[in-house]
Amino acid sequence: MNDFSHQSQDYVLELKNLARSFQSGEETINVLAGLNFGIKKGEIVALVAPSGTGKSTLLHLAGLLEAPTKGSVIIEGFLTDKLNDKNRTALRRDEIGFVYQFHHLLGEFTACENVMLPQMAAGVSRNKARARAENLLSRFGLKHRLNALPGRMSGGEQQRTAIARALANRPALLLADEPTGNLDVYTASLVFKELMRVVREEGVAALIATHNESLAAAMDRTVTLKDGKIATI
Ligand SMILES: Nc1ncnc2c1ncn2[C@@H]1O[C@H](COP(=O)(O)OP(=O)(O)OP(=O)(O)O)[C@@H](O)[C@H]1O
Repeated sequence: MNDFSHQSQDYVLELKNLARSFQSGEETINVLAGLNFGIKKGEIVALVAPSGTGKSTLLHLAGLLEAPTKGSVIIEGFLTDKLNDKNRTALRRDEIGFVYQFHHLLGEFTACENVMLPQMAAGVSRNKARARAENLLSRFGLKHRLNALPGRMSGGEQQRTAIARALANRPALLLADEPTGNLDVYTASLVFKELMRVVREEGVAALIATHNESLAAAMDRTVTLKDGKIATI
């Protein structure tokens, strides 16, 4: 992957002239229109913008889940549009953790196994993966729930497990789309505090979309989307 390395090594994520449009019948909707943005190592950024302005689209592009119409996504110095599928998949698996509003845990696996699986997919031994999973889940207050199946866990426990899973491979970048949006206000605030604590302990950079301004205020800075571009609040 070295062939595609890029010079700005301070940045975990760089988005350059990023555009994404969708076709709706005759009409072209330009959701992102030449957006430029960067996140430095360990920085935690809140993305707060009205519904439909492109937050999820931006997170999907940054997470290499979709390709932009134009522009570049640079992760840890790697210009991802030049990567082949195999290297792009490896970069996504090793460097990016994704948390969704709904946990998407695998129901037939325990909490511990759900956190082990991405590590084993990355070639980590079962013993090391288990030790990392137990460590992370304990830091989310789930030491007593290691062997619980997702269907037997509370919403807050499920979401803590999903966050632990996203951090399992020690990504450089965590992307989260309304990570506590499906929880009641009290649980959301507890889970969010734990997320912030562990993310800071791990030194992970994060871009977290939220509608909750008090959660946003706990992050390092807040940005919004305006006319398909990043604006500062
Ligand atoms: N696959 C798609 N095909 C067509 N239009 C799409 C597609 N994905 C997103 N859009 C449109 O792009 C715009 C931005 O959607 P997006 O989901 O990124 O917004 P959002 O800011 O995350 O909204 P919310 O806060 O409601 O989740 C919307 O108008 C949406 O309808």
